[in-house]
Amino acid sequence: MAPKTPRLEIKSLVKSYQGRRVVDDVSLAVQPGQVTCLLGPSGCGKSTTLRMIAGIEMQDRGEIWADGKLLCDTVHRIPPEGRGIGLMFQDFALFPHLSVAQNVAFGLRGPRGVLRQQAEAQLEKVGMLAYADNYPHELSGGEQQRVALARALAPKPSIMLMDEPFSGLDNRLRDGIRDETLDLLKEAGAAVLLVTHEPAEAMRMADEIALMRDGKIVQRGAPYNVYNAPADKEAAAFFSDINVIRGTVRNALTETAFGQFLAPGTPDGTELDIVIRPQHLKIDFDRDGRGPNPTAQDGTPARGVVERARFMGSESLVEFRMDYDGSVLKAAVPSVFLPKPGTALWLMIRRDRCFVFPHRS
Ligand SMILES: Nc1ncnc2c1ncn2[C@@H]1O[C@H](COP(=O)(O)OP(=O)(O)OP(=O)(O)O)[C@@H](O)[C@H]1O
Repeated sequence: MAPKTPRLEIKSLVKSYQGRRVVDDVSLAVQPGQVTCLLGPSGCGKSTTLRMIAGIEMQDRGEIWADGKLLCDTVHRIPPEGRGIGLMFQDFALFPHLSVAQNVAFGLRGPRGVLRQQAEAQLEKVGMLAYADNYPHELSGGEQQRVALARALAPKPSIMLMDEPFSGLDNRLRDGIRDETLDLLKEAGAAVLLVTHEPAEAMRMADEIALMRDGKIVQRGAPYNVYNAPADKEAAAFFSDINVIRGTVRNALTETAFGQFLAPGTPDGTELDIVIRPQHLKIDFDRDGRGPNPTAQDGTPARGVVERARFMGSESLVEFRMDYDGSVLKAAVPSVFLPKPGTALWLMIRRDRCFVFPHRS
């Protein structure tokens, strides 16, 4: 079967400001009905990438394609209004002199009565139908955002670019509007490229996550894969707290508090970071100075002394000072488990949940 033409494709986009590359060779493809989340810390170049695709900003290098048609390279450039791309940005602005319904109908063409119907249908989807004849200044920030969302969806764009579009909504509304909006866009076969700096939000919404750092995409994949097979220590740390256990390779093995780890083919003296999330440490009780028996899955237990235990709602976070090397490890335990500081306990690590990377200083 021939590969499908992506609805949106960007190839090797580069953008510098004052000699600093803020987008550095970024390539992506989004298929019809797919939601891709551009995820990364503040300032990594997510919004600049979106602005170039929208045509608000001109790239220094690279190409932007829609359905196999070139929208923009450094020679040809279709202006923003000719690209057929819907935009929902953080700094959306409604037209103050138009009513809510007129704002939503603004970009649509057709007889007035039909436009009104289409606007009302979109307003209903974002729960704002009752405000159709109000003016923007009569609405709260979150209500204005919902109208802006309805306005962006009304022309049924085949490509939708969204920059933190749900951030101004309160929690109760956010989940519903977010799921409904993305379902609508997916059903319509739109390609959605959505910017967020919140990993939980990206995991919930995305078919694919593109993790960005310092202007580059460091990893792309389904949320499950990006979370469970991070490209490096920093990628792992972006999704949750992590523990890092340092080790040095001797004879293709690394000795740690939790027993030996195999490091086949790794030269002697290589420093390794063994990374594990707090959720994947297990806790067991001290039996007169002894811990539980080693198992294949959890390796050798190691003793630690509780330094701090905090209740976090659905889980507790317990910090241990390890006897082995004085390092501190964090374990997340479901429900309320708040041992007193000074309590000795035994820790085991889920070996299948460890990620091993060469140490980089
Ligand atoms: N017009 C501009 N002139 C100069 N520097 C800019 C301009 N626009 C963005 N930058 C810089 O480029 C870098 C990337 O900015 P960008 O807005 O793309 O990041 P971001 O990942 O979207 O961040 P955030 O999540 O905070 O919005 C930042 O360091 C920013 O200061």
